[in-house]
Amino acid sequence: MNLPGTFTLGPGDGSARTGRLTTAHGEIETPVFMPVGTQGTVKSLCPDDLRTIGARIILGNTYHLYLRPGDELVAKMGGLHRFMAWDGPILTDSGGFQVFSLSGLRRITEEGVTFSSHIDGSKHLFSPEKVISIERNLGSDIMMVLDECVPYGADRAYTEKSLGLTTRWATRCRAAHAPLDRGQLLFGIVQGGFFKDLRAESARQLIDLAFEGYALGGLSVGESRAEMYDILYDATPLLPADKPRYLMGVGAPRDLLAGMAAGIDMFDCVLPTRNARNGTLFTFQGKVNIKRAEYREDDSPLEADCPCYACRTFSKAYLRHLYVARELLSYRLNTLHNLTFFSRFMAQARQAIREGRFEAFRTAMEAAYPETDA
Ligand SMILES: CC1(C)O[C@@H]2[C@@H](CO[C@@]3(CNc4nc5cc6c(=O)[nH]c(N)nc6cc5[nH]4)OC(C)(C)O[C@@H]23)O1
Ligand SMILES: [Zn+2]
Repeated sequence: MNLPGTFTLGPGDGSARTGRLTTAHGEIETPVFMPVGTQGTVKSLCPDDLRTIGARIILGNTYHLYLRPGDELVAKMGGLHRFMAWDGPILTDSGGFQVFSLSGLRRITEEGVTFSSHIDGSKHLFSPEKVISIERNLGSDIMMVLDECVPYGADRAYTEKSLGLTTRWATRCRAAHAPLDRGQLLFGIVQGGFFKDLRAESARQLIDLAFEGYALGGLSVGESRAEMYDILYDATPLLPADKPRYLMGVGAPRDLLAGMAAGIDMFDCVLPTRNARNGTLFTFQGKVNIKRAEYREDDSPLEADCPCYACRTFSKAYLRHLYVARELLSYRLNTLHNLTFFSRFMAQARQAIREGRFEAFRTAMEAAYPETDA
């Protein structure tokens, strides 16, 4: 068994690559999509479901788990793996982004970010040291540094100033967590907004800190697809080729394809789980809006060759009925299907890369997911 942090590259196709990342809770084949389990659960699914649908690594959120139930409590319960009975790899985002996107009244200083809880308005400080302490308490296999996700539209001066702070915070995170301590990996997060030279500067500064992996932050924050891709293609090659590359918060099938083509190894997005709630289902033939009247008497499965419980057991008519009736089972079945699709999509992408036919796979999938449809 390799040491946690070992990242071995497999066959590639152009800039797209396959790989294998070793964590303290098992190996992950890349490229990989990580289902989001913000509060220690991938909404409506049990750990057995996650294994059945082929999920390998899931995401938790430092911000949410710190506020509720508390990282000290989770530690007392044996850590997040034992608490949620998930024995596979877990990545925790640092909370930087969630503070910016969720909490009110926040202030950024050299020390860290102070914010008021979106739950009860109580005041908190996230310093780099505090965030690392929380992630160590949670026991996540991959910890993200505390960073400032620069708001979309920030000017150059603000972006440049912010990236310096993000690097100083990353330095403090690295100092607070020695490489591979307790088998927990630490990833840096490249910022720099939509300025290519600032992205390069951020990447250069973080590479000097020798993280076990590198993420592109500050994307999927409201920019156009063209703006995201422009940075994606320019900044990804700047990240060390021998370390995992993680595109945060992405994304729709079309964006996963673009990310893989650029050389990204890891993705996360709320899309499959969030869309399960609004009846948008993903299939290899494109999106299906299950609430449409056309499915009212459709006795066929959502996707004939999908191995998920929803497709093996129920008709579109029933899935539509559950959605329209706002039944709880609707969310669970839709989530099982959507995450099974994302898992199969990534498995087919990995195979296409291994066999040197990724561009053909991308073209076929983009036909099912046209620009407007993501
Ligand atoms: C795509 C989709 C469906 O995902 C939804 C919604 C809006 O975008 C998302 C996803 N985008 C996203 N960008 C990120 C950037 C950072 C970052 O710079 N630093 C750190 N530490 N974590 C990050 C996490 C990120 N998530 O962000 C929230 C607000 C979490 O909801 C998600 O549209
Ligand atoms: Zn299915």
